[in-house]
Amino acid sequence: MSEGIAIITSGGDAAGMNPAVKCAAEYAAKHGLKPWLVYGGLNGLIQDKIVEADRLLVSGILHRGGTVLRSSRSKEFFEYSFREQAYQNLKKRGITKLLVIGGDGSFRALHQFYTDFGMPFAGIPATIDNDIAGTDYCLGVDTALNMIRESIDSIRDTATSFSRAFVIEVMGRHCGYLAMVSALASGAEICLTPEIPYNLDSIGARMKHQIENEGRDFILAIVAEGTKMGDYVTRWINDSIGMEARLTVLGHVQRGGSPTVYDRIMAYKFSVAAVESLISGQENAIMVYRKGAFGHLPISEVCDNKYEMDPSIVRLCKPLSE
Ligand SMILES: Nc1ncnc2c1ncn2[C@@H]1O[C@H](COP(=O)(O)OP(=O)(O)OP(=O)(O)O)[C@@H](O)[C@H]1O
Ligand SMILES: O=P(O)(O)OC[C@H]1O[C@](O)(CO)[C@@H](O)[C@@H]1O
Ligand SMILES: [Mg+2]
Repeated sequence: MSEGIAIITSGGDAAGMNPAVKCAAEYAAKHGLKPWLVYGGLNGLIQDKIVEADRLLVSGILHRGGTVLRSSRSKEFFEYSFREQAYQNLKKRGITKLLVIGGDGSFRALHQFYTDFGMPFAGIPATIDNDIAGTDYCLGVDTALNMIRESIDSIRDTATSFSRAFVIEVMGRHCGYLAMVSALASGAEICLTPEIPYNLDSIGARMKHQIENEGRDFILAIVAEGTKMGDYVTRWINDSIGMEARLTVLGHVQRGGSPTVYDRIMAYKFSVAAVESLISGQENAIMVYRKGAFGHLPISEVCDNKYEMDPSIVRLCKPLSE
């Protein structure tokens, strides 16, 4: 009997999860494994929502955003008794390997599961936050950036029509990657992130100089959610710079949408790498994409380290924080 591999999506949904599921299931079947699909993330693993993958279940999904397998943030999975339940559900089907498509939290969950029951897994980084150590790219980031870019372009129309300032809060949890890249891509005047120290006094002086001497009559300020500065900066622009300001919290609009071509292709490449790593007997490897090449890292290196922002992006963004 062929060895079973269960594919699971976990944590925040990210565009690219569906093409990754499709490719992983098809590639695994082609290479002698029996693919299974876990519905509902880690909660589904506990609740036994595990179905044998067939062609129909993974067809017509690659262009869809979110995850057709669904996802969860499972409180139960932190408890051994529920993880044991999940293990029994896998064991009774002859599933001996797990492929998790998710973020750092999901990798930690599966690492704990391995420590408990010795069930090997491979991880595919998929989170719009782009906050996973060791990889330059996580699935969903390109799609999220395009959604954000479209929203900011549209907000700019009102900003310029009304001579207003707009503060736009973008997601990313504690990571400022989305904020930095979208500030650059949309030509924002201000960018506040957790990684770059910012100085409101000098930003204020820069804006006032441009308003008084260079005809500036609108402002776009991108604020990473991790700074928790959205409300404050909006009031500050109103009161200190003297320009009418509005706050737009983009929220979950950024997380959805049909995966871009880049996310689809990256999903395929990550999936092939992940299935191959499991077939070759590797345990607990996280697939990474660094300096243009695919590879993998042990889970400990990914979970014990902090994601390091591309210094060239930080350098470009610094003037927007001072
Ligand atoms: N140490 C742990 N032990 C057991 N389960 C864990 C652990 N850490 C995380 N989990 C489980 O993994 C789930 C997914 O983690 P998390 O919610 O942090 O999302 P993620 O995978 O990092 O993705 P994203 O950050 O994009 O939402 C958690 O909701 C929880 O159920
Ligand atoms: O959808 P939820 O559970 O409210 O979580 C929101 C968080 O998830 C993410 O969208 C992905 O990790 C973060 O950017 C955000 O902080
Ligand atoms: Mg995370």
